[in-house]
Amino acid sequence: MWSPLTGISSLFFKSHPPYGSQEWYKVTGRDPRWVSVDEWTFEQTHNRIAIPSKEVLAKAFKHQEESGLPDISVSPSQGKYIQLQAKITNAQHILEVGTLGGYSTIFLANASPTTRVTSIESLSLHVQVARENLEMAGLADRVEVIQGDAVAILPALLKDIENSQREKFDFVFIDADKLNNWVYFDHAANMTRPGACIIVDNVVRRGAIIDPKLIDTDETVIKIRELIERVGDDSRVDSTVLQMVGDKNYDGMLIAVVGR
Ligand SMILES: C[S@@+](CC[C@H](N)C(=O)[O-])C[C@H]1O[C@@H](n2cnc3c(N)ncnc32)[C@H](O)[C@@H]1O
Repeated sequence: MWSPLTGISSLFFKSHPPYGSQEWYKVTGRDPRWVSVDEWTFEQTHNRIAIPSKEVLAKAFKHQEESGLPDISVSPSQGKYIQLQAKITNAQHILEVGTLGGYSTIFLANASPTTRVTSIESLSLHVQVARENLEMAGLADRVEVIQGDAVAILPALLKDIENSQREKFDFVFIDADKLNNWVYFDHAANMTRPGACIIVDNVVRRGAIIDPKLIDTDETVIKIRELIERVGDDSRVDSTVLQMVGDKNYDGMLIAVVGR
């Protein structure tokens, strides 16, 4: 079953019970209230004049799904949240690390009619789907999807900025592999103007980051804790972590502002 409003689908959960069934909630660990609140509030707040349209979002999600991409993009409400943060910072130049099929990119590129996004993605199928989705959304001329490993690409982008061949970024969304989060954040802080915003997704992981059984043994948890500790010690930024529940279960984002 696929919801045309949010693009949420049960197809990803091929071995799981139908989306929204009692069994589905049990298997995925979601609370039905979180999902229903997400769906209802997004329907109310993302109104007829809001961009991207619900039709564009649904098409983008469906294309990702039919192309076999995993269901790991931001939820509609989270996409809108990062878009609003980009609007608050009047972001004209946005960097995204981890494109997948371009679902979050579509939100970010619509922060304003002149916003440009540079998005890095390592997998060629994901890059292809993202480019098709961005074309469908009318954003192909304002989004550059760079294929490759962000660990290698970010230093090259930094060099471009230092050589005045590229503008500093106003907003960065980090949503790729979790083991290199600090590398991405460190570069982001050097590639942004004062007042810029840096957001890192998935830093709470259902509370795993404070689970005594995981904090010394789970590589992802260790790296996320390291990220939060290092960002906390970093004199370039001020920051907080915001816990979130919703269609994407219980997780959270780290939000930092450059220049204390
Ligand atoms: C969670 S998904 C991104 C979701 C997307 N931001 C959205 O919300 O629609 C993470 C993506 O990062 C990509 N990725 C993982 N490691 C990467 C790396 N080292 N460099 C570039 N991309 C990477 C994965 O292939 C995947 O497509």
